[in-house]
Amino acid sequence: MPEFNQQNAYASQEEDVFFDDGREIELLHFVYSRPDINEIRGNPEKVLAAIDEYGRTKKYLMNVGEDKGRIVTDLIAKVKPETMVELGGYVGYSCLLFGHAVKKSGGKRYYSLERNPEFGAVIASLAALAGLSDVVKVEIGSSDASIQRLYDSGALKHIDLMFLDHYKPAYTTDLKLCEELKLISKGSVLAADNVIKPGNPPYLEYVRSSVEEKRKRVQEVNGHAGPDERFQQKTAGQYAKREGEEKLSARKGNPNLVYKSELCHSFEPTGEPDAVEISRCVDEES
Ligand SMILES: C[S@@+](CC[C@H](N)C(=O)[O-])C[C@H]1O[C@@H](n2cnc3c(N)ncnc32)[C@H](O)[C@@H]1O
Repeated sequence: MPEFNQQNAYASQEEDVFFDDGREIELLHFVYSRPDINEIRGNPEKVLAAIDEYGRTKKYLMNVGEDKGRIVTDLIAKVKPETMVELGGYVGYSCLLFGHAVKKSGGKRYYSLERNPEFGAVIASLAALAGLSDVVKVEIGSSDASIQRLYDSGALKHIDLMFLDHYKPAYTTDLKLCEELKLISKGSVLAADNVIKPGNPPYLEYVRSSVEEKRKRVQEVNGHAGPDERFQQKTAGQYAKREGEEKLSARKGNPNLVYKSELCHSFEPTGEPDAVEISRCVDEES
C-alpha cells in the first residue's frame, strides 16, 4: 500500500463550493504574477509545481494530483500513445502532466475535453505557458458532443489511451459512445480517476463484466439514462448550478470488447484515499 506525504497535501476540499467560484482565474493571476515567471515559461514541471503551490497554500483544486498522476504517467511511458484523450480538463493539471508525458514518449496529440469554457481558457493558457501547444488541443463542450464532433471531422480516428475524470455518471456512457464509434478497440487503454472517492460503481461494473454479462444487459437498455441511482445526490448533481439537468444518452456500447481491469490504490492531492482503475482492451469476441 502506498503512503501519502502529508507535507504535500492540498488545502482541504470545502463542503459546498469547491470550484467555479473564481479560484480558477485567481490561479492564473497567481501563476503569471510569480517573480520567476520567465523560468516557468516552456517548463511543464515548473508550471505544475506552481499549480500545486496554489492548491497547497491558497485553495483546494480538484486536480488528479501528484500521486494518482504518477500512476498515469507510468502508464503513458509503457503504452506510448500516439493519441490520448482526457475527459474533464479543469485547470489543466492532468493535461500538462500527461500531455508532457505523451510528448516525451513520442506521441502526437493530447485532447483535453472540457465543458466549462472558462476552465478551457485556463487550460489553453497554461498549456501555452508550459510550451505544450504543439501537442495539446483543448476542446470546449460536453464530452459526448466533442467526441462525436472530433470523430465526424476525421480528427480523431482511434484513442490509444483515455483518462476519464469528468462527470462521474458520464464515464460509462462516454466509454460506450467511443466503443460504438470504434475509437476504443483492442489495444486501447482506459485510466479512470475517482473510482473510490466519490466512487463509480456502474463504471467499475461495466469494465469488469464479462462479454456474456454485457450482452445480457444490452437487452435491458431502453432509452432512459439519467444518472444511475448508485451515485450520491452530491455527485449526480455536482454541476447542476452551472449546467442544470444532466442529459445522458442510453447506449449499448460494444459488449463484445474484453477488458482486463485492475484497481490501483493511491491518494487524492489532499491525502484522502482514492484509486485509478486501469482497463486494457485485450480482445473483441465475435
Ligand atoms: C475533476 S475535474 C478534472 C480534473 C483534471 N482532469 C485534472 O486532474 O487536472 C472535472 C472536470 O470535468 C468537467 N466536466 C464535467 N462534466 C463534463 C462533461 N460532460 N464534458 C466535459 N467536461 C466535463 C468539469 O467542468 C471539470 O472541469
